[in-house]
Amino acid sequence: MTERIDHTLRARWTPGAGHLPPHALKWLGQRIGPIGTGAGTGDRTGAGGKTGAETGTGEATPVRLPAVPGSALDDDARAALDDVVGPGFVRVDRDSRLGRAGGLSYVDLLRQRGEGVLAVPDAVVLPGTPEQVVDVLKACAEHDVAVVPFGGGTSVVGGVNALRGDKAAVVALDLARLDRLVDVDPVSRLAVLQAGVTAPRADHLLAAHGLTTGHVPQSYERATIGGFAATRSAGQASSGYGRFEDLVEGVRLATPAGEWRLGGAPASAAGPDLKQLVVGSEGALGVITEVALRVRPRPRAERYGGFVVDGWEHGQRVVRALAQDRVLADVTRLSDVEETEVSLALAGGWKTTALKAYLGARGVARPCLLVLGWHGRDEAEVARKRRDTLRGHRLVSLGRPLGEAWRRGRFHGPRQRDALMEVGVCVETLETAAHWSRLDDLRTAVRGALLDALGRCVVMCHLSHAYETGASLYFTAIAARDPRDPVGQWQVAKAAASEAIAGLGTITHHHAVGVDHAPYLEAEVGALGLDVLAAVKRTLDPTGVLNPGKLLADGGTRPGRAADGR
Ligand SMILES: Cc1cc2nc3c(=O)[nH]c(=O)nc-3n(C[C@H](O)[C@H](O)[C@H](O)COP(=O)(O)OP(=O)(O)OC[C@H]3O[C@@H](n4cnc5c(N)ncnc54)[C@H](O)[C@@H]3O)c2cc1C
Repeated sequence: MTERIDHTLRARWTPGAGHLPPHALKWLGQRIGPIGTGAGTGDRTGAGGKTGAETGTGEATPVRLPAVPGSALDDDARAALDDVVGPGFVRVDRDSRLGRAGGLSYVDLLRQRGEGVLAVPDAVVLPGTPEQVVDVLKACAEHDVAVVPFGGGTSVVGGVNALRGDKAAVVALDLARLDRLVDVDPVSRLAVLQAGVTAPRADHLLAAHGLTTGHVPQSYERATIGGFAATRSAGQASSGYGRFEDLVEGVRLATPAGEWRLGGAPASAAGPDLKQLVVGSEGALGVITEVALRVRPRPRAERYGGFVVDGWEHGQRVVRALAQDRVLADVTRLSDVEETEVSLALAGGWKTTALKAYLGARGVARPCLLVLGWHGRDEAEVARKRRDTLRGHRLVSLGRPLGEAWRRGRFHGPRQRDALMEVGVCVETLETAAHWSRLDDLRTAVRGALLDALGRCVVMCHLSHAYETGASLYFTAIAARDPRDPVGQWQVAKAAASEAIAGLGTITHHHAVGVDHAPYLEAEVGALGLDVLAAVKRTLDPTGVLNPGKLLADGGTRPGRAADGR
């Protein structure tokens, strides 16, 4: 299911109020304690706002408009930007600014609902061409204005927070007008797309040529090509199509120092791959205006199946074997016992009861759901790939309906989050990755940290991106919201989980660094690594206008270390 969603909608994923069935709410209440019952509708009221139905622990957050200070963009800067993008494309009205204030993490949503402090850009600038983007950056550098590149605004790590650093003002550079398919080369299976093209639009444009990107993250409905490249995104079918950086053949980057184009050949030995400096640069080194993508023929056949394994350890061994034998299904997703239990609780009804009885009869004591999906040019190819994957593994098949149900519901997560937020629940996710030999330790450590920090809560985990050497883990935590400090409640839990990850895995497998992970970057890439990034930033962005506080916590101003490493 996809729907057209206005990307300036910030306090929730979709305009409609989310819905959770009564049996799911009842089950949740038994696990995490009292929760509200259909509290705030999401209406944004004036000061004072609207509270949820319940009081005490689990009270729904008051939904009120956040404070929006007046714009700090001065007349000269505004006139310079107007000159570049034309009348109507520099916006300082409240709704435009609020609509690009922050991303879509749980904390971002709380801030948009009046909790904590929301950083609001002083203006929104909408360039219409890659050349205009370069000129906007030059004008901003000249007028001491920070620039936050804004794609779909789905960042969950503070990547689009409107921080101004040491600048006089900050603008959100919204790439929505860069929405064209620039070129298609079907012989080479390449397509050049502008950065502001959303994922559904990319697929729509490419479908006319029988092609697809195959990139389907859960944020598919809102996120953009430029955002995917800027964050090294990974989609649900990453096992079949690769991570987004695997799809990037070339990039066009606008920087305050001029334009930089990279990637003119399928492979190259011309020194280090500088393109990889741009992929994952999170708007801190430049603004991606075009991406040349490796595209695939649209699959004509797809098959999804639901399977169950007994216990996480068994499931993990199965996925590792599939990855190391290179027979992973295009979509491979293993849920742990807790996540499987939550899926069954959400489904509810007699089917769940019958399923539990069936699994008991098959001797499955600790069911872990494994969803597998195969894509191919025809049914025969799908059948062959399926045989290769399943050969030699003891999986209990639950059949196609369960796999299909997962496929249909694969964009439901953020809608369910909307619904949970309405009833006063703290619900957030985090992700990491590690080598197979450390994956269990990592899972235990993160799970323990979240349980300790949140108290009575549900912590569930799945593995959905597997490699020969390891895999990513994705955690979801659900607890009754602390009405006294809902933002702090999650920040404490997130910090505890981040500490637990350190030394075992990466601080981020696909959500990127943003603001949230910046304090942990040095531990991952080393002090020298930070110096290299800072040096590149000084070359491309000498006055430091680009995305302050993201990727490099200090904006790259930290003095370089002595040559001997001191
Ligand atoms: C509900 C939900 C589910 C998600 N699921 C997934 C998932 O399955 N897989 C996954 O990988 N991620 C996921 N994410 C995270 C997020 O969607 C990705 O990081 C995505 O790549 C961001 O794309 P965007 O267009 O929304 O970028 P934005 O959020 O607008 O920006 C992200 C970062 O990139 C920068 N940026 C954006 N566009 C450009 C550009 N053209 N040039 C330079 N810098 C730019 C921004 O400044 C920011 O630092 C999810 C997020 C949510 C809210």
